[in-house]
Amino acid sequence: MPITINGLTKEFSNGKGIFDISFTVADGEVFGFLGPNGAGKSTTIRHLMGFMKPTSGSVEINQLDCWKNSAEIQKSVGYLPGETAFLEGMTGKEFLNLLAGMRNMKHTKRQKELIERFQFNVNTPIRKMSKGMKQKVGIVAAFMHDPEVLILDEPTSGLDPLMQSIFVELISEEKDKGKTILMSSHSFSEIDRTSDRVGIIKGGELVAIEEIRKLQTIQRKIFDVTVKSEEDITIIRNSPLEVLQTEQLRVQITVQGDYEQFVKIISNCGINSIDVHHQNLEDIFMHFYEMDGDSK
Ligand SMILES: Nc1ncnc2c1ncn2[C@@H]1O[C@H](COP(=O)(O)OP(=O)(O)OP(=O)(O)O)[C@@H](O)[C@H]1O
Repeated sequence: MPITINGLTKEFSNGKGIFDISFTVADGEVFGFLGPNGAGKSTTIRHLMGFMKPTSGSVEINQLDCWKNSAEIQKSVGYLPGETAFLEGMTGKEFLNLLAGMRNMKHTKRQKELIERFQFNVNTPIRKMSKGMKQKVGIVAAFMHDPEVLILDEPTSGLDPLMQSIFVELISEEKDKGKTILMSSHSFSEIDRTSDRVGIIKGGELVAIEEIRKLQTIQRKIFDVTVKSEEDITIIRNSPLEVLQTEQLRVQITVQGDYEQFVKIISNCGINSIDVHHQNLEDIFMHFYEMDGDSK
């Protein structure tokens, strides 16, 4: 596995830290690491980048121990820190070029593509940049050398909704190329849009790991359909679909998992409109594990 964390424990002198964390991330997998402030996400990530030595347990990227091989890890892995400490005196471009030089990068094509994609003026001095602009520089820095493994600590913080969508697209493309991605977040909806699996960390302990697809099959959706005639209502009523309620030509249908059946039956009806409401994946997750919902 490209990322393997085994029994990772780091206990700080104040007794806080992370305790017995174990999980792996496969090739082409996006793993969402979710937890409230202070849960231990950044501490776990710092171990992956070889910035911290575990009290016990091991952390490996591509079979290399992250602490012992920290120089190699830091050069090759695409890393976006939670708080980027930039050299404020530089422009974005100067900073990215410095980093490209340190990584012996020969081509700047991908750097240019990413800058165009995230639409920002790379010649602005970093000290004059907004939080979102700095975050964009950090994203370009993490992706521009086309790394096989990406470790992203709250990558969308400071980005507006349009830029968040562009970021989600980028993650999906990288995943299709077989890249291994670990990203932390406070927000379940962001993990839901990007990840294959989600791991929840609380109080320094990994309390649950689940496949997003599995949560989606448990998720119930309510389709609010307005049909064209009474006959359409009869078709729906006589079908195996689960009808929640009917009000004249408007019918509410609950669907869990089997969307094909819904589409087939509905395609025999005249339709004026369809709206869909869905149960929040976070609620399903919390219900599943009987946890309180404070993981935002
Ligand atoms: N160097 C340190 N010395 C002592 N305690 C620390 C140190 N670094 C982190 N901690 C503590 O360890 C716990 C985990 O912190 P961490 O920064 O990993 O959380 P996080 O999940 O990344 O939170 P956030 O979402 O706020 O960034 C916190 O209680 C924090 O105060």
